[in-house]
Amino acid sequence: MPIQLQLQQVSLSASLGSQDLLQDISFDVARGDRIAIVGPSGAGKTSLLRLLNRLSEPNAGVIQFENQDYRQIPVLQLRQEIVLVPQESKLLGMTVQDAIAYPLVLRKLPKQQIQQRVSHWIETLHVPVEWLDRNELQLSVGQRQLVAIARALVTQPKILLLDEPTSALDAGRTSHLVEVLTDLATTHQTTILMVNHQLEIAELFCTRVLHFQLGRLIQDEPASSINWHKLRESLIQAEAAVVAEWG
Ligand SMILES: Nc1ncnc2c1ncn2[C@@H]1O[C@H](COP(=O)(O)OP(=O)(O)OP(=O)(O)O)[C@@H](O)[C@H]1O
Repeated sequence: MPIQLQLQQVSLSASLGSQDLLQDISFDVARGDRIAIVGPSGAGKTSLLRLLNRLSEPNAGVIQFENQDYRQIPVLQLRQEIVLVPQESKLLGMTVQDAIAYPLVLRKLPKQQIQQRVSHWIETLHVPVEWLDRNELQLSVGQRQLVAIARALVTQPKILLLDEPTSALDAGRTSHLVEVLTDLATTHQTTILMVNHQLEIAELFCTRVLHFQLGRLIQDEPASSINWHKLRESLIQAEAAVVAEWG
């Protein structure tokens, strides 16, 4: 598969300080890759997704999407192709149904096409019809997470960036979501980068692991060659060090 996204020696500094959130990061992503981004708290995982969605700008290095420098792609166009589902999503005062349709309304798609796509993803993700008229105050955190994922998927992005999408989902919904995402990547070659603290989800889902610590990419390996036990131990140790440092 040709390279779809490429980072070359990318660094990101905090806006108000000299602290490097990401340091000298280089990796390639091919179309249809399913990438698990792992690492202890504060390792830079969310910072990476924000960078890829152009919510922040690198202070060094180059990012290319489909062989074009990120800086030359209009930001709104880029965000139509590369969609981020953050850890906490808002429905902006809309009902579930309207919130899922909203990105397509913004793109001025014909009403019938909007309805078709929304219905398709509501069914595929098993969003119950009784949620459709609720607003975000009437949804649990996990329910909001699922709605946010549906709202991203209706747009048919080329790259989907998911920040801990299963952190508040129950086991049944988590395994269904993993099936849906795997199918999307294999059938439609949608590229998926998923931050996840649950290594068993990463193990089920991904074709590749990017392991971050203290803003550095310390491991970039195909899932087939990962020693999951060793990775788990290393993450537990790194988390313990973070907890000790935070007191
Ligand atoms: N805008 C900012 N200004 C200063 N520091 C920041 C900013 N955003 C994040 N940080 C710091 O950068 C580091 C990386 O944060 P990030 O949210 O990317 O970590 P993470 O790996 O996603 O963590 P978690 O697993 O807890 O979500 C942390 O130490 C965080 O406190």
